[in-house]
Amino acid sequence: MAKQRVLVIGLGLIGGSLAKVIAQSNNCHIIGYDTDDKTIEFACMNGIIDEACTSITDAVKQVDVVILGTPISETITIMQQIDAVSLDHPIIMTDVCSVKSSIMMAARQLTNDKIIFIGGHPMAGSHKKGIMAAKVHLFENAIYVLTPLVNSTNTHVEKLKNLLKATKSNFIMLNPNEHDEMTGVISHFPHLIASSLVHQAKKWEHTHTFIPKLAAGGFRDITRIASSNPEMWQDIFYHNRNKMSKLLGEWITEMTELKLLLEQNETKQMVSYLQQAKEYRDGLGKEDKGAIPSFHDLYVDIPDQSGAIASVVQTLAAKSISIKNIEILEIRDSMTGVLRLSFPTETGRLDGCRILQKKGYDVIIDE
Ligand SMILES: NC(=O)C1=CN([C@@H]2O[C@H](COP(=O)(O)OP(=O)(O)OC[C@H]3O[C@@H](n4cnc5c(N)ncnc54)[C@H](O)[C@@H]3O)[C@@H](O)[C@H]2O)C=CC1
Ligand SMILES: O=C(O)C(=O)Cc1ccc(O)cc1
Repeated sequence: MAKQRVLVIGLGLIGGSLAKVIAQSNNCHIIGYDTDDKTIEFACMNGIIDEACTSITDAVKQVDVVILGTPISETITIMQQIDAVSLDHPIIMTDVCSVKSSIMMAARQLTNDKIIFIGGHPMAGSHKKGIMAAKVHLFENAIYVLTPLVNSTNTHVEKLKNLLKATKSNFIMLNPNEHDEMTGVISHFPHLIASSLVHQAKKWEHTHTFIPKLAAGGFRDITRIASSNPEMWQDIFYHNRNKMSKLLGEWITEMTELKLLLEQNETKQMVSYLQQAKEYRDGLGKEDKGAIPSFHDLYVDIPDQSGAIASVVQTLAAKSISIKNIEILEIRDSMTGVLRLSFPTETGRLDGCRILQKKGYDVIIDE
């Protein structure tokens, strides 16, 4: 059977990761296009693509599938560019953008009947950008949303899913509006708030120069996403601005109510507010990995001495227990620090806990 030919346009974090997965798992010929020369050079040198092209309009005629791994605004322009190409066979075209309504609106305006457009959003990522951060395992167990256009049949959707099967993500179909509302709530809006919390701390640093040194634990956790790519998030906010504006309005109302609870010393109501949030948060991600990864965490006390972290990792590796993530929390000179270990499964976490405790480590396991 002839190799399936795939064109990936935009080989950054997401496009590069998809190209890597497809290259490793399918019998495909991958053509790559990116406006950044260094990205193309890296993709060729590392076998992420089989061939680079310099013209999208020529390359699109030679492929079966096109994956658009570009920012939202660029993606819409490229879709229009491909729409004008005269094709002699049908192609499946998909994107990876974080907002779906504006992409699907552009898709509905395509006039080329050879283009079968299936919107896509792999809901996993990182604060990094660019091909150097691309990873084969990025989408494992993540939700991968598909928003097919009416002209795509089940066969087309299955063909795309099959190409992306090795991502090991969980495919779900959503309509663009519900997608944007949900991602607005759990991804886009939290990003705005995280950035605003960082701004607040920065302003207070004028009064208390010691603030950055105190910014540990909770502040770092809640503002982690503020370290992501600003241009990408501006693009996301812009394309989801109606939903974001509505969420911001609701947030302001809720903050005004909270302010009253505080000022009027409504202690019982405040406990109840916090308790309800805790219960909902504790129940999240118990079963699946959604946008909030359901990693299974352990906290291990470690002394601040060379080799301490390596010895924790080696202890687990010797028993073939894999770790998904590792983070050092609050390690200061000559003090015990805490290592947060994230395991991919609950069994891994419990086994890891038992083995480390047996070795004499002080381990805290959250219920
Ligand atoms: N970063 C993340 O965590 C996630 C991002 N997304 C979506 O993925 C898309 C890409 O984001 P990332 O991969 O993070 O960005 P990135 O910045 O890592 O990659 C974008 C790539 O597109 C290239 N590019 C830009 N304009 C182009 C054009 N006109 N033609 C060809 N190439 C062009 C850039 O040179 C870069 O290599 C965005 O639409 C974003 O909403 C989706 C899920 C997660
Ligand atoms: O939202 C987040 O929390 C992330 O850390 C990664 C991410 C960013 C953008 C997306 O469209 C999907 C996932």
